Amino acid sequence: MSSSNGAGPSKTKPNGAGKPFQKVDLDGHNLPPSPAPSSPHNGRRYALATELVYTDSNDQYNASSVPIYQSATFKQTSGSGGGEYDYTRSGNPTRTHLERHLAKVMNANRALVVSSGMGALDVIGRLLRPGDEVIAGDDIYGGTNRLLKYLSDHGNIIVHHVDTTEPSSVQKVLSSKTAMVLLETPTNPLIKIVDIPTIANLTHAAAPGAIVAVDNTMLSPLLQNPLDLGADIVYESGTKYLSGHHDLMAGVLAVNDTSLGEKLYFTINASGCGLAPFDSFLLLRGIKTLDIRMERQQANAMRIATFLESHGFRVRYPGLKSHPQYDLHWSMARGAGAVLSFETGNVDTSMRIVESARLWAISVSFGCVNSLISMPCRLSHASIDAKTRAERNMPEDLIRLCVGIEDADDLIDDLRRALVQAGAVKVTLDGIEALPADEQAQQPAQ
Ligand SMILES: Cc1ncc(COP(=O)(O)O)c(C=O)c1O
Ligand SMILES: N[C@@H](CCSC[C@H](N)C(=O)O)C(=O)O
Repeated sequence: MSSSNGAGPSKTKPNGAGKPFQKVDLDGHNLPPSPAPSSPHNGRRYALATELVYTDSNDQYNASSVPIYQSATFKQTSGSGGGEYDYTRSGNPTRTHLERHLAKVMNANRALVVSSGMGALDVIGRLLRPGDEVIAGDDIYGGTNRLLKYLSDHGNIIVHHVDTTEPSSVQKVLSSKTAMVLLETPTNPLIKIVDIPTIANLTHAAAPGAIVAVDNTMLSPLLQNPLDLGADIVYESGTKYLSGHHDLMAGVLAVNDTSLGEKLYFTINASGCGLAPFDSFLLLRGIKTLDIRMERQQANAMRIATFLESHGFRVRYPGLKSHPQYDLHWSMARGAGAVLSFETGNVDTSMRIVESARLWAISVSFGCVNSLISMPCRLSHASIDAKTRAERNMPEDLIRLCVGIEDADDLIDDLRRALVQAGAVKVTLDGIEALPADEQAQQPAQ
């Protein structure tokens, strides 16, 4: 791939930070498959770009595309059962195929798919018991914050929100009561980086048995493997990069520990949130193009981040050397992703920029082939109340760009036009230059 994508230091780790795996050479010699020792089941033999595409449908007619088993029930071979499947809530061949494919791609012992990213977090949350303590970031996705608040209000779970970019802040609240540490990196929407290996080590030392769960939505398994970095559970919204077209909702969970996998499966079957056959089919189809989509999205994101930075905006993107945690990010990840955010210093100016964009759709979500623009405090993170947002230093004027696969020049031209129209920049002989907040136009330019 493409992992190098033009951004970040050059690397020789194509398939797992710190854990390169052996490729088979073109003549097929002497390069045995080398699955990670912790997950001997996964059977990965090729570069990730190949593994994303390569699946064997195991179909009786050798269908090239995995069939959709659109059936709620399966007939049994005897009065006491005997079929491999009985009921789609408990298991379905299309879903199983997707789960096995994801386990391979995620370098995991087991992957499970559910009806949304929040559904995945809900399944994880059901591992907790009243009185348990959870440590989570103070810059996290709004829906995650909402579900944690629900668990705290109704489930007697104590949630500590701390700055997880500082392992010492996590250390301060870690105790034998800690049952779970929830991490997100890069964070949504401030694009801060969290040191997964250090926090996983601290957690496992201070609270043996505590679970480190990492939300990998912002990068996808193509760019970061939290399980290889010490996490116990990785989960993500399959609604984003994995599917890539904003035509389905899905959540993915992956683990190496067999009994943990069984507990998660139990909840999925018991609560009935397993991914439907048609959505499983769509997700499987989306995953095949993840590498090529991500390659283009990251290249575009890098161009746009550079464009904004070079015109005086404070841009948050781990592909930029100016990112304060650039080295940490690249020690864990193989790419910078395609979400970036920037500030204008003025909420009204930001709103005018968002509303002046034409090619960039005003929409929540990210990871899709289309480019999106939004103000997180107004949309994706509006469920975090204004007081909490202020306490957590979330800038109200923040604009988030989720970069798609369109032509980069078109995207930049549209953004430049929106910046000018919103009065966010002054036009100079050399181009445009960000204006300080107090000099920005009060009305959009005509
Ligand atoms: C980082 C992150 N995690 C989890 C989710 C939840 O995913 P879903 O919308 O598929 O429920 C989202 C977005 O919704 C997200 O941005
Ligand atoms: N109204 C929704 C907002 C979804 S935000 C989706 C995505 N995670 C993002 O960051 O854009 C809600 O309240 O959950």
